[in-house]
Amino acid sequence: MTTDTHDPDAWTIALVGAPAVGKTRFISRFVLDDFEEDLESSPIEQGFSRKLTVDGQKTIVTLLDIYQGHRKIPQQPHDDDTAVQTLLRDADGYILMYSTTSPYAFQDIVAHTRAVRRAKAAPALDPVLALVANQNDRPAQDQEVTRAAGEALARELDCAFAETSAKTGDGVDAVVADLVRVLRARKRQDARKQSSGVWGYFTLRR
Ligand SMILES: Nc1nc2c(ncn2[C@@H]2O[C@H](COP(=O)(O)OP(=O)(O)OP(=O)(O)O)[C@@H](O)[C@H]2O)c(=O)[nH]1
Repeated sequence: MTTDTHDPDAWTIALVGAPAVGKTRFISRFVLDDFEEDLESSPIEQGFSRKLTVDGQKTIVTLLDIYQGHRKIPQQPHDDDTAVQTLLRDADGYILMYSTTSPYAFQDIVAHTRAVRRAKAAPALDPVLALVANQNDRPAQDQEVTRAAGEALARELDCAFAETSAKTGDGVDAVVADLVRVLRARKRQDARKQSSGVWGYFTLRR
């Protein structure tokens, strides 16, 4: 999809989560280093890209708000929206976002994870996920989902966990960089598997 085949280190990361958790503001913070910028009217389905240096190596990251326009989360295979399925399937990594102020959005993460896993099911690929607790700048009395609850869910989902604030920028670049590291490691691993497969073939033929 948006991964440029001429650039070996370009990644598309999809943001999924309940409405109003801060997906648009997160993208705005990451791409423009701005919180107020309204991205609503932009062609967000193609995503927004930014160059980033991770561990001394340049990369291009495209962030994509899959549920822009309030598309429904696919709950069952038969009611899957094809456009959502395609966007989900083609992304390289995923940010599962909730707001620390919303127990509802926190509960919603499981359905979002299921939708991502189903989209990646054929061919069977284990999606690279990060659970993100956004709006961690909000006052303590507004924080209704604890860090411990977030960490426990991340363990259950077997994925990374991060706290962010799209408002202050806290943790935003860091979580994207961490996903890039995992995606690069996965790519190296796949390349090694492929080359050992080819080597095995030639060894057997001798
Ligand atoms: N304090 C604070 N407010 C935030 C943060 N992120 C988003 N918000 C606010 O939360 C509201 C929703 O943010 P959006 O970025 O539009 O949320 P969204 O997930 O894209 O919402 P949908 O487009 O409905 O899916 C806005 O009023 C933002 O100003 C944050 O990190 N801190």
